[in-house]
Amino acid sequence: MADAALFAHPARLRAANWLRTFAALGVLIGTVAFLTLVFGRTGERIAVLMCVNVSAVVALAVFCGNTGIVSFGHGAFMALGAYLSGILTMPAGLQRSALPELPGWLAGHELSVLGALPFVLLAGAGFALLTGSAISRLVGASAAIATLGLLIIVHSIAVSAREFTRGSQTFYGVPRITDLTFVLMAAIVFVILARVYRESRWGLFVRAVRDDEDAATALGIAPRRARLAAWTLSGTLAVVAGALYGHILGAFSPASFYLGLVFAHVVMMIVGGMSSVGGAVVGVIAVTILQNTVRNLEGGITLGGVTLPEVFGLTTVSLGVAILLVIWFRPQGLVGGFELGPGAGAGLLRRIASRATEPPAPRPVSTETLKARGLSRAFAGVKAVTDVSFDVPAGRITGLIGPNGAGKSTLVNLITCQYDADTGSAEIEGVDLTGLPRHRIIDHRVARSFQNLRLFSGLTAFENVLVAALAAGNSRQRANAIALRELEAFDLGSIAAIRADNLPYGARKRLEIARALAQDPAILLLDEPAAGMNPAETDDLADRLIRIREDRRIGILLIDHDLRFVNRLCSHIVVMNRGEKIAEGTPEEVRGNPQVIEAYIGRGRVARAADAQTPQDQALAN
Ligand SMILES: Nc1ncnc2c1ncn2[C@@H]1O[C@H](COP(=O)(O)OP(=O)(O)OP(=O)(O)O)[C@@H](O)[C@H]1O
Repeated sequence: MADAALFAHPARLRAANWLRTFAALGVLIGTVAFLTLVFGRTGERIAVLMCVNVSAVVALAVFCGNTGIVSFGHGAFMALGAYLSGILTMPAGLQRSALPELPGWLAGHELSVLGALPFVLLAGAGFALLTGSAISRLVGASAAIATLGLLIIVHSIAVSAREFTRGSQTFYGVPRITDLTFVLMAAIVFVILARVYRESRWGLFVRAVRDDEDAATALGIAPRRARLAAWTLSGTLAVVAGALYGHILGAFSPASFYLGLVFAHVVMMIVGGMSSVGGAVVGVIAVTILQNTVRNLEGGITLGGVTLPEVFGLTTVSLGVAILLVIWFRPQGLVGGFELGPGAGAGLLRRIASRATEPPAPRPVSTETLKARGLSRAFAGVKAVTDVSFDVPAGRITGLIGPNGAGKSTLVNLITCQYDADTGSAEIEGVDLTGLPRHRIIDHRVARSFQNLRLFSGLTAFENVLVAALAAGNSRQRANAIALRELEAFDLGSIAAIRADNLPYGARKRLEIARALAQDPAILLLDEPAAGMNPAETDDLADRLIRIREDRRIGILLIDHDLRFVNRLCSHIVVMNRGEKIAEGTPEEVRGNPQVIEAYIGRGRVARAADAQTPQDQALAN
């Protein structure tokens, strides 16, 4: 295997990510040991609470970090877990006095904490699915506000459902967990689950949706489903964390899970860096240390003869200050921006990569032809595309050219259902693509790139391609191999571990094509793939596209303004102007077409440029 592929090898990247997670867990275990050894019983109590907070914040970050949506609603899940586990585990005698009106089917179970866990999990998953079906429809600020709404609703229900919760009074009699090892193990399990999910198919899908919903949908990912999966897992974990928290406290009220707790958890997540699992762990540790230090100052302290007064609320203020400082100076959090270099962990993975199998051959393409027929679309009276028909057969690169605003990108958007067509169809093997849900286009082996780069900026180059291969329905193993194949084909192996937004421009353009090809399309729609490239990069891209057409026999629709590039690649060119198809044929036929010449250089200048060879030459002649 080529050396570049060693760097890209998925096992190596995953191992490096796991190393980071283990490092964070090492810091957690080290802090727990330090607290207990140095501060005795007090330190142990802080360590127990810290471990429960790690579980809760990791649960929160499973949703927030992967979707990019901040949730204020996880206190609702924690309350559900605490009250349910409390009811199921409470001694029967105590329960009769604390909750005399509890319905019979819930009363007197006296389960152990672990015995109650399956019921807590089940209730949590059901509640998360129910609430997620609404929240997963939303993104950004509206989603965040909806989660706040959820918190408020559940808090109000907890206050009014006295027979279950004792209302706003203290809910007591919950068996207490004091075992540090138990909560530490729970925190470690949460971290590992969150890491496994993050690297899983669904974790990658939802992170792709977070970075660019349109591009993810074009690859075949259903955004709502991806967000719902993240919410359900995150909510279920939060319910368990809430149960743990309840058993640590032993007595609590609805206020214990309200804004104060939610704010503290959001601060911990943001301070550490919400986009990484390790960030959640580090954030909890940093904020716990801060909280406990400030709490000691809150009651007033004498330092070197100077007596500081008692300042009520200093701990909360310190959280506010911490979040402001992080947002100003390190928006990605304390460890959120940690970037894998191309050389990380090479020794171990060099051995793994040497056992890698040969990359799989692309799925064969037979006679698939994309047939656009009578496509039209107007935007508020502007006719962007009017009655356009043409074919993109397999094994041919078909050019689509025209001046700015001619309707080329709109045409691609109509074929891929980014826009609904007013009239017309785009058929492949007898199936009309128009009207299909956007994420189903890839089922018919049609992939695309975008005019303006639409990479998943928070994912590495490797993950960008991997997610496309997974979304096309490949198994993990095959998707890994396909991703390696495409990175190699576009000379991107050595930068596979770099986040897409840190790549140079030319590499990003190539990566977008590699991502589309990882879906093994029969038809590939490329919208200005050479835009912004220098002549050497453009020639290199042309060579690669020619090789791909020859090796894979796929059909390519190529939009570009660089007519030299188009003429070199395309045996057939379609020309549009003002939304209409004005010419179609071989490059020679198109070149000599008066309507094309006029579209490119304007009626008055046709005569002046008549001697030039190509529309581009003619344009240059002006
Ligand atoms: N979403 C939209 N809303 C309103 N008008 C739009 C929209 N998309 C495209 N248009 C309009 O449709 C026309 C065709 O635009 P389109 O982007 O398809 O042209 P193009 O040939 O791809 O141009 P360029 O080469 O500059 O990318 C333009 O007048 C444009 O303003």
